[in-house]
Amino acid sequence: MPYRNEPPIDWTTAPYKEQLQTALAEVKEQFGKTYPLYIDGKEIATKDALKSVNPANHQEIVGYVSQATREHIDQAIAAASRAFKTWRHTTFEERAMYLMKAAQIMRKRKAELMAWQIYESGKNWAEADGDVCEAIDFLEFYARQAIKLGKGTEVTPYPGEDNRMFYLPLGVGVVIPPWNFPLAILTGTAVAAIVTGNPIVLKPSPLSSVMAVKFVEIMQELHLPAGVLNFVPGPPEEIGDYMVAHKDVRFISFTGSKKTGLHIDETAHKFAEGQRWIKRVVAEMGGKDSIVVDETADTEAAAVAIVASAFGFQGQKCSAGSRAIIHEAVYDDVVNRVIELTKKLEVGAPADNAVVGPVIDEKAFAKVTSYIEIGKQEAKLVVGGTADDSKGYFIQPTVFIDAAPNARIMQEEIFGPVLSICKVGSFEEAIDVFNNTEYGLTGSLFSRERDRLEYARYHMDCGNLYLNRKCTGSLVGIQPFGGFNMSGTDAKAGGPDYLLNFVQPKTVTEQL
Ligand SMILES: NC(=O)c1ccc[n+]([C@@H]2O[C@H](COP(=O)([O-])OP(=O)(O)OC[C@H]3O[C@@H](n4cnc5c(N)ncnc54)[C@H](O)[C@@H]3O)[C@@H](O)[C@H]2O)c1
Ligand SMILES: N[C@@H](CCC=O)C(=O)O
Repeated sequence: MPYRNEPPIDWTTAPYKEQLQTALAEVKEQFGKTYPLYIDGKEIATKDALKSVNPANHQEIVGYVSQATREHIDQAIAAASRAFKTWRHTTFEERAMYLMKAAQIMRKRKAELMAWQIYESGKNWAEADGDVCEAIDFLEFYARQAIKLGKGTEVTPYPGEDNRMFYLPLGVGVVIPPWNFPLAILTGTAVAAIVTGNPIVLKPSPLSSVMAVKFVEIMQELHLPAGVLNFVPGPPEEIGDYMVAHKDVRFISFTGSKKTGLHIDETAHKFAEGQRWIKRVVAEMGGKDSIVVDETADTEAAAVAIVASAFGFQGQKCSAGSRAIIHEAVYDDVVNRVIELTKKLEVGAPADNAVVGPVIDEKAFAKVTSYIEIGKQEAKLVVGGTADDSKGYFIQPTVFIDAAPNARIMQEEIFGPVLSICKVGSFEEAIDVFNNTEYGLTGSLFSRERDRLEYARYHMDCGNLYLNRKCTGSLVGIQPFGGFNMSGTDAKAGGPDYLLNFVQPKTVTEQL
């Protein structure tokens, strides 16, 4: 079957609504369980287990997850190294079949997988559906890409010689995903490494480790050889540097903040005694993404896109449009529409499918509310600005207008429901403001001028540019995803070149 994206479902309609409500009730019944590590094909329960709490309700403990120590990391890396001896010699086709089976299981368990992340990550129903669909897409897409990659690449024929180039796995990989796409990014990064022949040591985010357990349970159903997937949730300050610096690790696949990404990059590239390679680091990091609206734009469409991009999943997407840069001729019109739409956003519990849920934890709540205070000094608050953490970590969608291009709220990743709007006098100035951050992940331009749309293609400095639409919601296979500059290595997850990050090409010449 050719690849196609998993279709989203409207879970607010029958019979899906009942299915999801049943899944939410059944998952709630399972709250408070303790889950093990998984190393060398064996489950290991540890004395310490970290609790994972529902961000919408401090009283609800979603589960407890065993915590790995450095000893466990040694065991996991040793198991992965042993597994590499045989896993590397399986074919791309064989490995791809595991991914396709995993996709089937996820499809069957979709409502349940959504329910876990509605509770553990605070996603509303559509966001949770999008995340599970994306995980399935990664499995199906990378399976097919792997089969292609297994055929090698054609080289130029040369008389008297047989020349071939093909791809070999790298070795043991450390995979470190973030919490905000708790199934999708974890699945995508883990299986891209596995399908290319690399055993992995997977360290999930402490904030979404129950969802990570569910991924591991699915992979266990496939009976992968022992040591191919090792699961080591644990405190990053204790095991993070240790695993990244380990001499037997060949590559690190990281997705997360700029600060952690740079630290991992530096740690990985320090030579460790006994290390036999230069480690490869894939680091996909943060963003300060903007929507530009010029004076010719459809202002209604622009306002709808600005609000969706800024407040989808509470602004906790690397792709979030946290800045809007608007031409003075349409500024008041767009701002008024944005204010009106933002005021309508209902804040509440994700289990009840409120549009805007909580931010992920206490630390995020403190960070976002401190930026709201900074914003009050730097710009004019027109919507929101209030927050309440008495039951969960709820922050009202907040809009600042008349922000200066270099204000902190226009430069720093807030990662919460805060939108900063800036007025510009010309299209050229808008592009300068767009390009003035250290990041370069996503962006949008709303314009009816063909010349400007074409200009933007090459001059708006970001990895994923959208013309006349919102800047979130990339689809696997359709919009390969990754950013420029401090947004990372631009590995283009979900794209045709992504698997090349986890293989090494070899050329063999035979004299005829
Ligand atoms: N570019 C992308 O594709 C993309 C996608 C999603 C999220 N993000 C970014 O991720 C960030 C949000 O995620 P987060 O809060 O989980 O990021 P984070 O940097 O805090 O953590 C990411 C992962 O790194 C781990 N970690 C932390 N310190 C470590 C260390 N010293 N060694 C090894 N691992 C360590 C964490 O436990 C987690 O698993 C935002 O900046 C967002 O923009 C980027
Ligand atoms: N790929 C997702 C963003 C992933 C980062 O958080 C999007 O396009 O919205």
